[in-house]
Amino acid sequence: MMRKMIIAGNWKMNKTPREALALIEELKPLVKNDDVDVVFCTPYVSLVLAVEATKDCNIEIGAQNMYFEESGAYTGEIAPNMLTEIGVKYVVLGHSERREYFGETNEIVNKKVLKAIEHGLTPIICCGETLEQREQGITVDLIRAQIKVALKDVAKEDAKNVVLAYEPIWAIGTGKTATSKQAEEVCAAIRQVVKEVYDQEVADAVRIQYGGSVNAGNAKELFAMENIDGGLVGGASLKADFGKVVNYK
Ligand SMILES: O=C(CO)COP(=O)(O)O
Repeated sequence: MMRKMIIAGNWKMNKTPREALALIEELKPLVKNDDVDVVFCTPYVSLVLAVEATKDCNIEIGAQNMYFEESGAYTGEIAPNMLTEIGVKYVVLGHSERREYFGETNEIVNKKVLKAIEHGLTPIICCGETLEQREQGITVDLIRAQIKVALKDVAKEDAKNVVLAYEPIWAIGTGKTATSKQAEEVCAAIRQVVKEVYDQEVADAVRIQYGGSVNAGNAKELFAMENIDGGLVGGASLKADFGKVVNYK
């Protein structure tokens, strides 16, 4: 089964709009690779500019979050049609930082996933364990539960198109990457749970990213793993290094 690789930069809360445009222009020539779907997930206020600036190239734009209602009295939130109208194609959902600092639960993530799909946005659904959970030996059980709840009521045809991102929390922003074996082990377990919830066809189609201190030096080994179909990259997506991550071969 040949799945197209997908490598996304999660800019998190970095870069003003002016800085975002400069970074996009810097990275544009560096991230050309027809074998990879390349996504930049910028802060909300830069999305309009980012979509405009990437019209003529292979970069698609994603948001880092979204609310699960259509509109209304939800001060500070952003609705799915606000994203689609400006040309945003992807949305990161359930990032561990949102779970930790903003109280997002698996149930909230599921509502957001369903709403994103309804609007034609491709969700990048994050899951991952803490170091404590890994040491307790409950990583796979926990990830299975996260994925099962996140995909609840997602139709088979839609499930094929979602992107799942395995991001061990202890590897995020720490410089401590999971070994390719550790990452592959969990990504294989994720594909297995997708197979159990749906079937082999969906499991073969769904793309699974690894995230957590991915950089130009470790991308090649991680992305060579059978069940790893790309990466969700934080720090290294904010510099020229991202070109090397995208052209990891
Ligand atoms: O959280 C991440 C991407 O969503 C990973 O961040 P780092 O690549 O900075 O570790």
